[in-house]
Amino acid sequence: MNQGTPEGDSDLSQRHRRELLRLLLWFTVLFSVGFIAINFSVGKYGLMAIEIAVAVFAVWLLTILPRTPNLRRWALVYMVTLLSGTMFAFASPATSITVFSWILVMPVLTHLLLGRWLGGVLSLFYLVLSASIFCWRFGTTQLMDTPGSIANIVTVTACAYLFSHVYEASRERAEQQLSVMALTDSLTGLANRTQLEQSFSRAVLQRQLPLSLVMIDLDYFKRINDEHGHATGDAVLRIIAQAMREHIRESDLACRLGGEEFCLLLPSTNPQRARRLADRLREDIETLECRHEDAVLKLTASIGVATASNPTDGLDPMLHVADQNLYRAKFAGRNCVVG
Ligand SMILES: Nc1nc2c(ncn2[C@@H]2O[C@H](COP(=O)(O)OP(=O)(O)OP(=O)(O)O)[C@@H](O)[C@H]2O)c(=O)[nH]1
Repeated sequence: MNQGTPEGDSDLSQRHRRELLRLLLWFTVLFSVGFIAINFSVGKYGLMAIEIAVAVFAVWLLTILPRTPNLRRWALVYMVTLLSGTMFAFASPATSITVFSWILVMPVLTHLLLGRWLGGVLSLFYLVLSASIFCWRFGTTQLMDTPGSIANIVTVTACAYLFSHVYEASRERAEQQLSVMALTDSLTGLANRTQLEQSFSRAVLQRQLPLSLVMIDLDYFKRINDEHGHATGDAVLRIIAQAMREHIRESDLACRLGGEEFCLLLPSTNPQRARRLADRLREDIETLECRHEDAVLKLTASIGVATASNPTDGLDPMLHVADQNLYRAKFAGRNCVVG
């Protein structure tokens, strides 16, 4: 099951970028108000109208920011507006050479807001544009005759770009590793309960109904631990996890709830189909050949199935029904499916 947001970023990244965009929008509003006052006092009404439009846009974006699912799209619109405005300021004969120091902030903001690829490409484009404007405005001045100054500007800008890119790349990697660790069972590599809850909520939200849940519990697993050791028990759990993976579709989720208890989340699956799958999995487990030293371990599993056509009360009631059916299967002699 896909774990990211519709835009590809993780939930964590989205939260991080939303916060930064919020801060930038507040800065934009404050700066715009200041410039509106300045332009009004010097009678530059055209510029004042542009500043008013920018301020209104920033305030509107602030109101939709907490709930928009299109964060990246709006962050891109904001950055293009901001950077284009900056280019306009660079090109204006009224601005001094010091305004070009804003170049250093461009790669930092674009990478943090848009990620390493989109942010990298966008800042590269505007850096080249800034360099062209700089050459056009100051190409014939004395400054261009001092190679040391130009080398300083180019080196510092390249460092700002490179460090932002490397920082964002490693932040994205670290975040990905953390979210994998937080959502995965380390022994089997299956999803853990937190991921099950997330996938369940997503399936309900996307109306992938009816939704089925298959709960699997190995029979007499304690004996395997007692007779062959904990390491063999662990190996058996990994084999069961692999068997589960082989029975599910891309849209399903295989999960370890804890101990020797597993679960399959099957979106858009009716009770008959869920039961057929559970039966096939049970037969598969029965025929598995787990070898330990000279012995061949025989495994069986008891399975409980639950299906809901509109599970508005959340995951717990469904888990409860599947659990009750699982215990009926245990009570009925094990190695069977109930539900
Ligand atoms: N190897 C290993 N054993 C575990 C792990 N987690 C739980 N167990 C063991 O799983 C066993 C579960 O035992 P029981 O709950 O009695 O279940 P059972 O023996 O399968 O009996 P029934 O479910 O009634 O058929 C216990 O011995 C736990 O110590 C684990 O991560 N690795």
